[in-house]
Amino acid sequence: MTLITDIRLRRILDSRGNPTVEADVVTESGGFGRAAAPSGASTGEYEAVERPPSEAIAAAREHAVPRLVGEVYAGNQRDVDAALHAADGTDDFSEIGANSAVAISMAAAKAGADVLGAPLFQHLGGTFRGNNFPIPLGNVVGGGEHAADATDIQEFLAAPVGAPSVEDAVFANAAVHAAVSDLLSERGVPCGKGDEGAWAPSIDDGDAFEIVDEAVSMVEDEVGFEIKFGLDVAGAELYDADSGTYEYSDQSRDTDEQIAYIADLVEEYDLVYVEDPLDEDDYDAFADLTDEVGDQTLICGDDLFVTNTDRLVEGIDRDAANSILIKPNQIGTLSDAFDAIELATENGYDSVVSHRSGETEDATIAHLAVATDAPYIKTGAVGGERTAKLNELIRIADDAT
Ligand SMILES: O=C(O)[C@@H](CO)OP(=O)(O)O
Ligand SMILES: [Mg+2]
Repeated sequence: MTLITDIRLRRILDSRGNPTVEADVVTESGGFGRAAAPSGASTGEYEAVERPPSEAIAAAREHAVPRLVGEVYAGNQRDVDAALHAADGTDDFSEIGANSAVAISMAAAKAGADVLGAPLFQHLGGTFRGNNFPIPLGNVVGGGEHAADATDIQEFLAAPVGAPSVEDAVFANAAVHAAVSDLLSERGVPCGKGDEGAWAPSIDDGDAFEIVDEAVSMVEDEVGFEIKFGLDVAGAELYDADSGTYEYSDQSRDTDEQIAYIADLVEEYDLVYVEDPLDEDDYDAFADLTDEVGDQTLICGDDLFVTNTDRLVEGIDRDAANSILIKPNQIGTLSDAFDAIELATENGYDSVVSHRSGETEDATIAHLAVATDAPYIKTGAVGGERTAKLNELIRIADDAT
């Protein structure tokens, strides 16, 4: 039934215009799945290795395809992902590339679901999953590695925490995005968009806080439910290991000052979410900040944990955070991403399933978030490769996938 009979790999375009890997998986009974790897710009040092797509494809054809075709059942995701690990033979997918691995892993899951005639979230999560929907975190202003000459903080994220439905939440984020544009033009600030579709104005972070705060309040009044906001600081990108300081356009902050700065922002703006406020190697500083404000907000590890259970175990032991970002391509397979979410849940950490700055129309993460009952998903607010996931969430809620 779900025995894999063919795998095809090709280069396609991602949203930045760079090549990425797409995989097609076909099964014995005609099941078909297609998936594509996303790609980061502010990548964590400890992520699985993304190889140049043509090299990743050649290596996967040589090592992975023969271990899967005629050998493994697409319906058995653990076997698929174990075969990918065995084919690769390293602990970071540096042989076949995490981009080939994740594309095949996700395409196999879709082929398995196709044979069953079930939506992907149900195949992945089982029949009892799918009643809860993640709150979408929508990037409305951004800079850092995602846009030149914009804010130092990488992402300002609308968080419609009081939305009665996923549809209301998705439209609220789009409305905040539009309100930010209005406020920027009132101030006479011209601006384009960054890699994830967020506005990328040439303003300082202080102005961005004011504008996002105002935009969120305006939309909150309109829609009548609570909307907050949060940040992805992408602290590792600001951190200078030689000087031990976080380098902002207008000043440097040492680690204690950075912790105090973030804690003040949490207080002042009632932030519900702070991702990577500190450097990816600094578990201690993460723990200090979590101790200070972890009862008021989510402190989420992205570059800190890289969806890796070994790094998450260390974080849990050291009380470094209370939330983990989940990016399947950081670790290379859906099984590994599942393991990270389950470990997080068992230990009271909230999972935030996430896109990358370089994306495709692939909507697997929408299904992954619903399948695992993840409380949050971060996948932008507008732009085709972002709305692919947001609209899929609306379809899942409407039983229309
Ligand atoms: O830092 C992040 O969380 C992501 C996605 O928003 O960015 P990138 O894909 O560039 O790592
Ligand atoms: Mg991040």
